[in-house]
Amino acid sequence: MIQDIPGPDAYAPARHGETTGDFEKTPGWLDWYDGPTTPTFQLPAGAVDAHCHVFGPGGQFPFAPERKYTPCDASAAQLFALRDHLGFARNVIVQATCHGADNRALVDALNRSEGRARGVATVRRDVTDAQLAELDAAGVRGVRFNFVKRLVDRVPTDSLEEIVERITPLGWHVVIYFEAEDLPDLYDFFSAIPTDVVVDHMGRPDVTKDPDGPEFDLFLRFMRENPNVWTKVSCPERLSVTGPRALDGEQHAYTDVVPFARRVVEQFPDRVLWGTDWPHPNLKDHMPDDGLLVDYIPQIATTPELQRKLLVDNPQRLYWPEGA
Ligand SMILES: O=C(O)c1cc(C(=O)O)oc(=O)c1
Repeated sequence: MIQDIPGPDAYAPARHGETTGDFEKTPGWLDWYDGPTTPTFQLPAGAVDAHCHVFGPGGQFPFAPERKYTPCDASAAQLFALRDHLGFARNVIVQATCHGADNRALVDALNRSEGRARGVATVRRDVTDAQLAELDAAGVRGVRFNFVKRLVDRVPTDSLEEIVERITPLGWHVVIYFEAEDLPDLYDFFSAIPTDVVVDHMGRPDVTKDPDGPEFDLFLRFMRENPNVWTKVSCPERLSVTGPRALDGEQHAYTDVVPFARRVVEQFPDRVLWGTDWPHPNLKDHMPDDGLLVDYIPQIATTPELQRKLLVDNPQRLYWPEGA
């Protein structure tokens, strides 16, 4: 699974918007934003971008045959340049569905990070103990289960339960990605997971609904009833309907998402994480300026203490418990 990793200089730097190898981007694909602004909001020292991805480069790390989209390349070097530009200290790199359960691009990025990145992998039930040990040594600390139908074919829950049993002894956690409308059906399965569980993008609330209404209330109840559940208050650019977009210097972007994220940060200050979601797969409407996305953070974490927990203390506890 993670053999044949090229050495550090084995490939040329990827160019913006390019897709190398024998691949063509999905029609209408939006490339990540080149030349983001420097954030106005100064991130606290030690801040972690706790949700981002690498794509390929396709010429070195081919996209998976079962993928639902073909992106532009987004290399580890490009990710780390963004990290430094925005002022993050570290990254948590999450296996993107376009790579299926082939974690080579992720592991390569972790190996290049000089300890400044941890990973969340995708594995199948036939993963061997030796492969899990290799992933762990590279810095993987969790597995991702995806329930978003446009991204993956459904994996039966008994196979996911087997994976949970395999990763529990390693001290790993489970990252889950699902749509709000599917939480009622998945609630009991999720509640039975014994490890820490991290929900991607607040379980994708429909922000045209009332943040105090029954749908988001179920998500808040899920977090209240399960003290092992954390969430990423990320992806306002994906959830927003009315904007305004994080473009053209906008300092108060995505105001329709703010009430949702703020409720979560204020009710569960010790179980929230934040990430850019760079390179923002599958956006259809616009590609945000990542500098302005960072400027969104103080709208949802309004005090220095909440900001420090969200950006430094919480990700450190989950991904670098041994200390930085
Ligand atoms: O909403 C998405 O399209 C999306 C896709 C992926 C992925 O393909 O892994 O990851 C995300 O965090 C979000």
